[in-house]
Amino acid sequence: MSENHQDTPGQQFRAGFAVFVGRPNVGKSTLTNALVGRKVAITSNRPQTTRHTIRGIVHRKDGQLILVDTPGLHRPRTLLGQRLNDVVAETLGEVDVIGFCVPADQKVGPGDRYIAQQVAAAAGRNPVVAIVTKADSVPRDRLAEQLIAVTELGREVMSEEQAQREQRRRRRAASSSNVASVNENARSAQSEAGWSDVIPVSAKDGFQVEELAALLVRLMPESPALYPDGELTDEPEITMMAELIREAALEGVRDELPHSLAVVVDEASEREGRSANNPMLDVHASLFVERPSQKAIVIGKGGSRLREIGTKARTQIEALLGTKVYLDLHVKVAKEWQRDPKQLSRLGF
Ligand SMILES: Nc1nc2c(ncn2[C@@H]2O[C@H](COP(=O)(O)OP(=O)(O)OP(=O)(O)O)[C@@H](O)[C@H]2O)c(=O)[nH]1
Repeated sequence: MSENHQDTPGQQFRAGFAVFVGRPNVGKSTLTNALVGRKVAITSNRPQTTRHTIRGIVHRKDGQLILVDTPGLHRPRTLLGQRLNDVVAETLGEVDVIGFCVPADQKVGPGDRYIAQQVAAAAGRNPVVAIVTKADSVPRDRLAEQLIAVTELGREVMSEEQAQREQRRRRRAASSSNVASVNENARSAQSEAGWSDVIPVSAKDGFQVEELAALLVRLMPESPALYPDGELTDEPEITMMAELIREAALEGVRDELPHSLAVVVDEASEREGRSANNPMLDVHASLFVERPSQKAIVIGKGGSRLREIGTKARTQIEALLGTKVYLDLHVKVAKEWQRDPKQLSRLGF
C-alpha cells in the first residue's frame, strides 16, 4: 500500500502530475495503459472542460505518477485552427512533467513541431521528456535517427522560445528595471539545452516502459503519495466514474448542453453476498442539468437516451475498474447551479 512506500529508507518518495502530448495516434493512450498496467478505456470524444481528467495512476515503490489528460491539444481541429488556447496552456503549466510523444515510424513533421512549440512555451521551468513511441516498429538504425531528429527539434523549439522570451524581457526592461527578467535569465539556461531527456519506448512489447516510469518519477517533486493505492472509494476513481458518465451523457448533444451538465457519484459500494472472484459494484449517480428541457434531452424518448448513457458508461467503468458494475442514474434539475457558488463547490467545480 502507498503508505508503506514512503517508509523506504534512503530514498525520497516522489509524486506528481504528468501529461502526454503529441499528435493523434502517436500512442499516448496505449502508453498510458502500459504504464498503469490496466486498461483505462476512456474514449476519445472528450468534453472540453477545464478540469483535469485523470487517465491513470502509476503506483510505484519510489513514487506515484498521476497521468492526466489535456483537453484539446491533441485534437486536430484545435491543431490546425488556432494557437493553443488558454485552457491547454494552463494544464501544461500545472503539471510537473510533460511527456512529448513522437512516433518512431514517422518523420518529424509540422504537426510535431507545432505541438513542440506549444509545449516549450507552456512548460516554463518544468521538465519536458521527449518520448519516441512505437520503437518496435522500426529497425535500430532508424530509431537512432529518430532520436537525433527529436533531440534536434527540442533544441530548436527551446531556443526559439528562449529568443522570444528574451525579446519580451528586453521590452519589459525598456519600460522598467524588472526583477522578472532575472528569473527569465535563470530559466533560459536550462531551455537552451532542449528536452530534459529523450527516451524510446514501445508500449506494445514493453521496451523501456519501466525505464520511462522511473524517469518520470525521478522528475517529480518530493511528496507523499497524492492518492491512495487501489481502494474502490478513492477520490480519483469516483472522479473518473463521474467523468465517464458525463462524457457518455454529453455525446451527441454537446451543442445543446454545453457545460450545463454535472455528474455526482452519490454512492459506490461493493454488493454484498457476491463471491470473491465475481464481485459487483453498485454505483448510484446523479446527473444535474440546469433546466427541465435539458432533463428531457438527457432522458430521451421513453428513457431511451438515458439507457444508452447508462450502458456506455457502465461498460467503460467496468473496463476501468475490472469489475462488474450495476449503474443507477438519476437526472435532476439543479436550477441555476452554474451561478450558485455553494452548489458549484458541492459538484466539484
Ligand atoms: N507498433 C506499435 N504500435 C503502437 C504502439 N503504441 C500504440 N500503437 C498503435 O498506434 C495506434 C494509436 O495508438 P493510441 O494509443 O490510440 O494513440 P493516441 O496518441 O492515444 O491517439 P489519440 O487518442 O487519437 O490522441 C493504435 O493502433 C495502437 O495500436 C507501440 O508501442 N507499437
